[in-house]
This record gives sequence, C-alpha cells and structure tokens, in this order.
Amino acid sequence: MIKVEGNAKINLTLDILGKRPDGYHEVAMVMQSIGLSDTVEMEKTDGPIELTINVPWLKADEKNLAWRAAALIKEEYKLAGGVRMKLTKRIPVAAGLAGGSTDAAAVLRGMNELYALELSEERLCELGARLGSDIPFCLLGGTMLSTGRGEVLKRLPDLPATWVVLAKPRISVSTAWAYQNYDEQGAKDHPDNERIQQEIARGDRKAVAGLLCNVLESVTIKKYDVISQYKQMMMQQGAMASMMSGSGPTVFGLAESKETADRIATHMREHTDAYVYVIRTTGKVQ
Ligand SMILES: C[C@@](CO)(OP(=O)(O)O)[C@H](O)COP(=O)(O)OP(=O)(O)OC[C@H]1O[C@@H](n2ccc(N)nc2=O)[C@H](O)[C@@H]1O
Ligand SMILES: Nc1ncnc2c1ncn2[C@@H]1O[C@H](COP(=O)(O)OP(=O)(O)O)[C@@H](O)[C@H]1O
Repeated sequence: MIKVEGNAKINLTLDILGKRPDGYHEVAMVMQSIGLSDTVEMEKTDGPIELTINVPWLKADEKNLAWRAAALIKEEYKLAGGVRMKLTKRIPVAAGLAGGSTDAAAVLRGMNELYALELSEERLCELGARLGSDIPFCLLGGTMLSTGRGEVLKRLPDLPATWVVLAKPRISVSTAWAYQNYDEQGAKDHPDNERIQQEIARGDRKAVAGLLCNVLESVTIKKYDVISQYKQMMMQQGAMASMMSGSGPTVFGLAESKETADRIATHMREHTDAYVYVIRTTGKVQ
C-alpha cells in the first residue's frame, strides 16, 4: 500500500486572452500550491478499479477524477491488474482550489509508482492534460506561470512561504459556468503578469500581494456578493491582499505573519458561516 498526497492551489493571477477554436479559453495565470491536501491510499489488486471517498455525497464512480486517472493509466499501458483507492478529501469541492485535479495528479503519480512504469514528468503531464487543464500544474506544484488552456507551464522561483487564510462560502461554482459568463461580461482590470513574475523573482511578498488580479472574480461576484464581503472583511483584519481563487467561490487572504492570519481566520469564523483554513504556500512537488 502506498499513500500519495496532493496539494491544492490558489491563483495569484488569472487572465483570459481569448477563446480558442476548441471552445476553451486561452489563459495566462500565476498558480501557487498551498498546504491543504487530499490523500489517496492505493493498493495494487488483480481486480477492477475500486474507489472509496470520505465525502458521502461525492460520487465514487467512473466519473470521479481519481477513478478516471487510474482508468487512463490502466488503458494506456494495458495493465491487467487494478487498484483499490481510499481517497481522503480535505480540499473543499467545486471551490476554485483544483481539488479534483489534485486527486487525479496524485493517482497518476501513484499508478506510476505502484506499477513501476517509470513515466517521466512530461509524460504524466501529457496524460493529465487529457483529463483536465489544471492537472499538469497539480503534478508539478510550486509557483508557475500557466498558459495555453492551463497546461503549458513555466516554472517560477517558489514564492517565499506565505501565510494564507482561505474562506470557502457554503456555495459551489461550476468552472464552465464562470468561463461562459466571462464571455458575455468581460473584465475591467487585467493582471500584469510580467510584473508579478519580476516580484516573485525578487521574493517580494508585499509587492506580489499588490498585483493579485483575477478576471473571473467580477463574474462570480455578480452572482454571489458574499465574495466581496469576505474580501472586505479580510482586508479590514489586516490581510496584505485578498482575492477569489480560480472560478471561485473560495476567497483567500495573504498575511504577513501567523498572528495576522489567525486573527483574520478567527474573525471569519465568528462572523460568517464559511469553512476557514489557515495554511502556507508550498514549493514544488518533490
Ligand atoms: C478556473 C481554473 C483556474 O485555475 O481553476 P478552478 O476554478 O477550476 O479551480 C482553471 O482554469 C480550470 O481548470 P480545470 O478545472 O482543470 O478545467 P477543465 O476541467 O479543463 O475544464 C472545465 C471547463 O472549464 C472551461 N475552461 C477550462 C479551462 C480553460 N482554459 N478554458 C475553459 O473554457 C471549459 O468550459 C471546460 O469544459
Ligand atoms: N476527486 C474529486 N474531487 C472533487 N470533485 C470531483 C472529483 N472528481 C470529480 N469531481 C467533480 O469536479 C467538480 C469540480 O470540483 P473541484 O475540482 O473540487 O473544483 P474546482 O474545479 O473549482 O477547483 C465537482 O463538482 C465534482 O463533480
């Protein structure tokens, strides 16, 4: 039996450059791994793929991304055997934190190890991209510029470990819905991806915080005003910056110290019904 961990992500920036012929959007975004993880325990079997999940309402069937990742490897490498997987989810679902992609990435790595396939990172990323745009990033982790539909990656220096408070409101947002609505609405502000890369290279957290920008934020806020309320609350409690991650609805705040992060978290727990986490940014997958 092996145990594989996968970290969630936040988007420090998210820009949309246009619509592609394949229906996806051309993006340019700075992605950042965070220390909030799901765990997959995996065991080789002679039988089919089996999956259990600690979240009763999340279907553990062939549509689940963990299952699909195992099935893809099994099919691609004509494996006779199967795998028994126990998925422990801590990353909230449909939250803009790439939970499903994290699980798929963990299972791809796990299958590679269990079946001694010796697949390169490039190959794993190519397989991952077939299942979801964010999966290659989840395989590699750290701080990256992500372009194409999200699968073209450029490694950036790891952001110096930074305290992050997450507040996930009790609503879910569909990624497809957010992208679709962006087409009708557009965005006023766009991120400066060149400058943020320079500040990341200098390791200047405060400057990085000043450059957070996500073009999907106004789309999701239009439907769920609670997101702008959470942002304001985090700023009032001393966050360096606060923004929605991905297609939302999770709001994150960057804090200069653990004390500030804890203060923001306590305030969010006392004044909202959000799920609140205090974690740090993490580096690349080892
Ligand atoms: C918005 C982001 C930002 O990191 O994250 P989440 O909010 O999902 O965490 C990602 O772009 C999400 O990536 P991922 O969740 O892997 O998306 P996919 O499964 O590939 O696509 C889901 C749907 O989103 C839309 N989509 C996704 C990526 C992209 N570049 N253009 C799109 O238009 C498509 O409608 C697609 O059917
Ligand atoms: N292992 C998984 N964990 C979470 N969601 C999954 C998983 N497999 C499939 N899904 C589906 O993917 C959708 C998006 O979930 P998730 O990846 O958590 O969010 P996001 O795309 O916002 O980061 C969910 O609504 C769920 O139906």
